[in-house]
Amino acid sequence: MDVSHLLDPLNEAQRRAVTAEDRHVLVLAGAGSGKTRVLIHRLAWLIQVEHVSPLGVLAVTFTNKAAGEMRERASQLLQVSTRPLWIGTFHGIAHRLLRMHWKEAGLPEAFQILDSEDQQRLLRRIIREEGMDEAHWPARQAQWFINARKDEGERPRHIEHGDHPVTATWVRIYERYEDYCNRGGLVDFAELLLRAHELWLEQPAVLDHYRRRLQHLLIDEFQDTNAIQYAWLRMLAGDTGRVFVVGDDDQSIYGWRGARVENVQHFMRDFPDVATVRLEQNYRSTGTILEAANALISHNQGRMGKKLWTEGPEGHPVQLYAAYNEQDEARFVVEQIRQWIDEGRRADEAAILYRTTAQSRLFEEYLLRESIPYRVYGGLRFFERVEIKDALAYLRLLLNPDDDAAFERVVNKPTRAIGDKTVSLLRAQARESGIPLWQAAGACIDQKLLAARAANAVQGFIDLLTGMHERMRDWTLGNQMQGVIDDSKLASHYEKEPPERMETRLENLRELVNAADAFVLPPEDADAGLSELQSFLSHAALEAGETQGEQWDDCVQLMTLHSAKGLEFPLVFIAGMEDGLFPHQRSIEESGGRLEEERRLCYVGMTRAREQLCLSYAEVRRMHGSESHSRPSRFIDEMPSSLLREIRPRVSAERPYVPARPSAPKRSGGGFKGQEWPFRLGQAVTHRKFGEGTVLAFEGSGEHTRVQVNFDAAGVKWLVLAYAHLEAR
Ligand SMILES: Nc1ncnc2c1ncn2[C@@H]1O[C@H](COP(=O)(O)OP(=O)(O)OP(=O)(O)O)[C@@H](O)[C@H]1O
Ligand SMILES: [Mg+2]
Repeated sequence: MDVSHLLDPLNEAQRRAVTAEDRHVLVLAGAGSGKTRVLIHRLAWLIQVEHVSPLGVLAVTFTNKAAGEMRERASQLLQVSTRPLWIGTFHGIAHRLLRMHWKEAGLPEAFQILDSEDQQRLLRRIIREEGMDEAHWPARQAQWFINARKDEGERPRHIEHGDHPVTATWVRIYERYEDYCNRGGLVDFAELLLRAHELWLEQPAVLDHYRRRLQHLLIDEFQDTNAIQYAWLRMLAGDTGRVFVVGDDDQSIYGWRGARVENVQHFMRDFPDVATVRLEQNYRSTGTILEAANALISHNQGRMGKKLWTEGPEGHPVQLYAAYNEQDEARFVVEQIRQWIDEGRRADEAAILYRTTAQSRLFEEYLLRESIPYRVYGGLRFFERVEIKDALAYLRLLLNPDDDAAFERVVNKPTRAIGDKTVSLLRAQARESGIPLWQAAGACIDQKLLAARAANAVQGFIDLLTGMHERMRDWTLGNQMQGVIDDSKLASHYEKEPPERMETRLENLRELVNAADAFVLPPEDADAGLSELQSFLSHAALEAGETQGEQWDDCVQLMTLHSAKGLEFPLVFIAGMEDGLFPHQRSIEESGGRLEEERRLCYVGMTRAREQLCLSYAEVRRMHGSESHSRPSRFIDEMPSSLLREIRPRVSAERPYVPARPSAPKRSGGGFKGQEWPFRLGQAVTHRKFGEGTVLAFEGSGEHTRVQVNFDAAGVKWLVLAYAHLEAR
C-alpha cells in the first residue's frame, strides 16, 4: 500500500509520532511545529494503515472551525467519506452524547442549551428572589462560581464550605439554580461537560459501549483541557483505549477558565506507556519572528522547556509602531493592510489581533472607510444579538414551554401589559409549587390570583404560543421562523427604534429567516435523533457563530488573541501593546501566574505570524469614555531590540500637540459643538475647496494650530486651523 502521501510531508520526528505503535502518545512541541498536522496525519494513518474503522476514532479540537478544517483535511488525505468520524469540540461532543442518551442522562428529550447571557439573567432572578443585595452578590460572580465548580466536576453537595458564609451562600444559589435548570430542561455550557462525565460515572452500560467503539482518542490543544474534560477522557479511554494528545505548555491561555496545564504532566503519570515526541522545527514563522517569540516566552518560569528553530529565511524585523492614540493606531494598521493589498497580496492573509473585543470597533471603522472587506471572529456574535435571541426564544418556547429563560425573555416583549408585578407573581407561584413559569402562568389564571387585566394579558400570551404551536407544527424551519417573527409582532416592536438601529435589527431578523431556510440537518444530529428545530437551536447556542457577518472569501481577519489559537497568517498585527491593556490590568495586580498567562497569550499571538509581525501601542487611549496615558507593554521590553524596527508616525517627527480647547475663532455650521474639540486624529473632515479628508496630525497651539489633512482627491496638506474652515463629518 502506498502511504507516501501520509508520510512524505512530514519530518522524521513527526513521522515517528504518526506511526507510533505505543499505546499512548504525547506530542509536546512549540508553536508552528506541525502538531495539528501530525494529529490529522495520525488520524488518516489509523484508518488507512491500521484499518481502524472511522467509527472508532474520536478527534477533539478547540473550536468548531478547527473541527471543520480537520474533517476537510482528513477527507483529502483519505479520499473517503469522513462522515462517520467523530470530530468536534469537547462541548460539541458532550452535547451530541447527551442528545443521544438524554434519558440516561436524566434530561428531558427537548432540553435546551442555556447560553452565558441567559445563565446570568436566570441567576440575577434567583439572587433577587432570595432577597439578596445584587450589589454585594453580583450575578456575574455567581455565574463564575457555578461554572468553576462544574468545571471541577462538583455539584453543590460536593462543595465543602465549612460554614464559610460567602461560600455557603453561593452554594445555596447554585442549588436553586440547579432546581430551575432541572425544571426547565436547561443545560448551560459547563453542565454539558459535567453531565457527559456523570453519564460515564452513572451509566456503565453506556460507557462500556463507547469504550468498545471509540478505541482511538485524539486531542489537539491538550494544554487547555480542564479538569472535567480530562476526567471524561480518562474514563472513556479506560484500560483499552489509545490516546494521542498534542499540546504546548507555552500556549496554555485558558487558565482563567479552569484549564489546567498540569494535565500534560498528569497525562504522563495517569496513562501507562506514554511515548513522548518532541518536535523542534518550526515551519511557520521567519527566523526573526521566532527568535522574538522565543525571547519573550523565556521570561516565564517553570516551563517544560523547548527549543524551536527554523530553516526558513530570517525575514523582516518585527515592526513596532508608537501611535499617538488609538485612532492613529487603527489608521496605521489599515494603511499597512492597504499597502499589502496594493502589492498584490490577499486581504485574508492579514489578521488584526487584540486583547479585548472592544478594540475591534475602530479597526472596523477604518477598514470600512477604506472599503477593505473584513470579518470579526467572536465579539457580539450573530446569535447573541438581542433581536436574534428574542426570536429564538419564541422558537424555544414552541419546542419546550417550560424553558424559563426563554419565557422570561419574551413574556413581555413586545410589550403586552405584563408588568414586573405580574411577572413577580408568576415567579412566586412557580417557586412555591416548584413548577416552570409557563405552568405557573396557567395556575395563576385558574386560581384567579391575578387582577383581571393582568390575567387577560397573560392569557393572551398563552394563547399566542399555543396558537403558534398548533399552526406551525408541520411547517418548514424557515417558515416557522418567519411565522414566529410575524405572529409575535417582534418586527413591529423593533420598528419603533431609531431608524439606524431598526434597519440593522430588521435585517438581522431577515438574515435569521434565511439561515433557518438554508439550514440542513447535519447527519450527526440526524443520527442522534434531533429534529431540525432542535438541531438549529443547539447550533445557535453552541457555535454562537464563531464568525460574524457574511462568509466573505477574501477579507481581513479580526479577532481576540484568545481566538487566534491554532491559526496562522502571513501578516499579523497585535494592537494595543500597552501595560494595563496587554498585559491586562488584572493580571498585573493579581498574583497566581496571571502575568505569565498573559505572556503566553502574547507568545501565541506572535507565533501566528508567518512573514511579517507588527506590534503597536497608543500613547493615549480612550477606553470606556475616558482617556488614559500608558506605557508600552513590558512584553516589548522583553524582546531583543535588535529584532525590532521602530516606526515613528510618518507625518511629523515631533510629538504633536493636541489642543484640548483651542481659542480658534467660532465658525458657523459644523464647528465646535459645545466645549468639545471636534477634530481628533483620524477625524473625517470636509474642506470647501479640497473636499473630503482625514486629520493626520496637529502642530502648534491656540490660533497657530496647524492641522495636517489627507484629502481624498487633493492629497496631504498642512492648513492653519483657524482659517481652514474645516467641517467635521
Ligand atoms: N514537515 C512539514 N513540512 C512542511 N510544512 C509543515 C511541516 N509540518 C508542518 N508544516 C506547516 O507548518 C505550519 C504549522 O503547522 P501546525 O499548524 O500543524 O503547527 P502547530 O504545532 O499545530 O501550531 P500551533 O501550536 O500554533 O497550533 C502549517 O502551515 C503546516 O502546514
Ligand atoms: Mg495546532
